[in-house]
Amino acid sequence: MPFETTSPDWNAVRDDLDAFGYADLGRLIEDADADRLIADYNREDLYRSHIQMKRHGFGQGEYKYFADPLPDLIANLRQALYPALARIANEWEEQLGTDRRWPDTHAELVERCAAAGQHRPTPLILRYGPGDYNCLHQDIYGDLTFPLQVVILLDEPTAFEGGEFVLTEQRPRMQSRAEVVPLKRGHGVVFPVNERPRQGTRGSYRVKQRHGVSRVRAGQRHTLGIIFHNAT
Ligand SMILES: O=C(O)CCC(=O)C(=O)O
Ligand SMILES: [Fe+2]
Repeated sequence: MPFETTSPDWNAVRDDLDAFGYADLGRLIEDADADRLIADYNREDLYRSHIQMKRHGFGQGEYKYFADPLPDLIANLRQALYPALARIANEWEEQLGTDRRWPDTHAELVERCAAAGQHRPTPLILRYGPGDYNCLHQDIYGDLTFPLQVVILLDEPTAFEGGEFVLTEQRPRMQSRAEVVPLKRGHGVVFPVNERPRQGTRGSYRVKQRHGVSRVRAGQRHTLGIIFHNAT
């Protein structure tokens, strides 16, 4: 897997997450694998559900949740990325003074999810065409919410216009701030599912984050979303 040979600089990841609310993880999948994921979008056997975003008021466009057993590529990425992200998540818990700690391996997180009634896999593939967009949201699927998630762009950025990945952060009693995050084909970006700590003058406080996608003006855009907790 290319990820193992180009392992991210996790200190830089942690610093970028703290400063900007996201971090580039570098290339996580090869172009041929991205092509395969897109080509397999119409294979019904790979997915457990198919969501039309408009029907739910989530935006416009569609996505599919992968079924168990997850394709190896996705299961491997979830397992390979998790331990370093869990270390960051645990540093955040310490910074916020909670007594929650995340387990060292993804297998243990999956066990904890199951104990909390969260059995269904959450990795998903999203497809957007002209006019489609994804409203600002948080991917919470139960009480157990692992605080970081990853998105991977599957197309070349030149395959579409618009369709910017947008993050907003809301600090207590302040107006929201937006970041437009550049995505590269096959690269992963990590960001908080719902909040992250920020160091203030009197200790740390929680910043609320949301993410979404601006309207695609032309072309087609596909992404792979990797969420680490399972869903109820
Ligand atoms: O399509 C995108 O860039 C965002 C996908 C998303 O919302 C997610 O992966 O959770
Ligand atoms: Fe999302």
